[in-house]
Amino acid sequence: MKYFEVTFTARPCTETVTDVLAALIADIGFESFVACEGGMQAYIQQAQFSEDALREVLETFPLPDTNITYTVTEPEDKDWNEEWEKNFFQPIVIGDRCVIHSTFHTDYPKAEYDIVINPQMAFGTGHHETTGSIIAELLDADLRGKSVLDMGCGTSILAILASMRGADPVTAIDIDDWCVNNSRDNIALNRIANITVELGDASLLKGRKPFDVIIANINRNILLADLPAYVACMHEGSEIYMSGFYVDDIPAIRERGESLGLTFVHHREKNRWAAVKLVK
Ligand SMILES: C[S@@+](CC[C@H](N)C(=O)[O-])C[C@H]1O[C@@H](n2cnc3c(N)ncnc32)[C@H](O)[C@@H]1O
Repeated sequence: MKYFEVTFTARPCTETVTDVLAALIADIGFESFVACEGGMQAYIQQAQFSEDALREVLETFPLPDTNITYTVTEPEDKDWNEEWEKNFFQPIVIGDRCVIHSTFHTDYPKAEYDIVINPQMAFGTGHHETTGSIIAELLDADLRGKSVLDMGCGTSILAILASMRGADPVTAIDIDDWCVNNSRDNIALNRIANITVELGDASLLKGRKPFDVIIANINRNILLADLPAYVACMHEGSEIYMSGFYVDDIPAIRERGESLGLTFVHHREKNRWAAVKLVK
């Protein structure tokens, strides 16, 4: 998966400015944000990048007397295992019950669910708020014998946990071939036999049998666009867990779901990132 790294310089550079900027550019496809001297660096898949959309965000930036400039570079492909080992991928425990670590970790806490992830370049180590919130939902959900679809599976961390929690069968789909390959590696590492991984997007769902549970941690715009295709694969009582957007986006996601016949159940939030549960 190829990314652009966009470095923003903001004047003044306050937390409010960078928070608002991150929220606005998340809506046009940016996926991760790192504070830096004088502003912020943000990453976006090259296929999703629209310079016109970015210019519009900056030209209509809602905070007065704020000037934001940017530069775009293409970060070199890295060995993310090595980077994360060196920098920040430490084992993480979620909800006291689920530990996520990599093959290079030797000392990590024991937990009821032990997931091994070698992330390479795919999103999904459990460290992001959105992944953590959906993991917490899956730990609360009764998944035994239920068919589960994980849309935007990344490393397949959520599909793997669903399978460990008794879901069967599990389908994991991602639009990115790197994620599909990485998912297959992680599924094998965790010795899971009932997850099928597919390359594609919501168009793959046409004509499929309904799933009991759907998980989709992607982003606001893709969820709003693809929700009708997801709902077409739900029966009465099916549950859908969605994340990848901010708390401010909940009304839009909720309204879209309700217009398609779903009922809003609840939400979780962490550092302004949201996760929602709806049922059909
Ligand atoms: C935020 S990551 C989530 C990864 C993982 N599920 C997790 O929770 O950590 C979103 C993933 O969705 C994938 N994606 C983006 N657009 C998609 C689409 N339209 N359909 C399916 N997957 C998509 C990306 O390649 C990425 O792996």
